[in-house]
Amino acid sequence: MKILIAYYSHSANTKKLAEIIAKVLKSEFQNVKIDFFYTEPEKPYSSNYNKVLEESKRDIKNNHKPKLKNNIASIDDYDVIFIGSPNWWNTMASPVGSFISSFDFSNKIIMPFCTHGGGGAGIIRTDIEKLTKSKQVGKILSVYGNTSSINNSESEIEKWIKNIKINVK
Ligand SMILES: Cc1cc2nc3c(=O)[nH]c(=O)nc-3n(C[C@H](O)[C@H](O)[C@H](O)COP(=O)(O)O)c2cc1C
Repeated sequence: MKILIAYYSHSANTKKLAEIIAKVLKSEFQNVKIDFFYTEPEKPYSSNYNKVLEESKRDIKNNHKPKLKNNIASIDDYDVIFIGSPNWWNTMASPVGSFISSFDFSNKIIMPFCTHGGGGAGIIRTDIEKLTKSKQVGKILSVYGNTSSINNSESEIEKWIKNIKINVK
């Protein structure tokens, strides 16, 4: 099984969750091959909290998909694609939208995941469904964005990925 874990992460919470997901996948499935792709925008969002709030709000409001610094060549070989994002204003961060918009995901099995600051997954899963046009989007894994919640998410991840195809609607 070939898996892609594509994610954006501004302050490393979603990155950490992506790494734990990969670790659990390796222990649950034999012969799994995992690639990561970080959807890094060409122009980074500010590291200043108030500024990134403004910048992200503007991009989401305008449905702006920032140009990515680089992209992968193809998604054809992947059996399952995990898509991760921080919850930004109740939806996914715009660079994740940029990535989704650059390929045809309509026949792909997608496992969405996010970290958040108390608002849960918001409408991230719905927006991923809309943008990918995939009928095979699994339940969203949503983890509170602090170190202990993320480090303690392994058993939740195990349950979430156990039956990837069963979870998929
Ligand atoms: C621009 C911005 C908008 C955010 N909007 C929300 C939100 O609407 N709801 C929520 O629960 N958390 C929100 N958060 C908190 C993040 O989702 C949370 O800190 C997350 O774990 C960050 O992940 P990251 O470290 O991978 O960037 C927001 C954070 C930022 C920077």
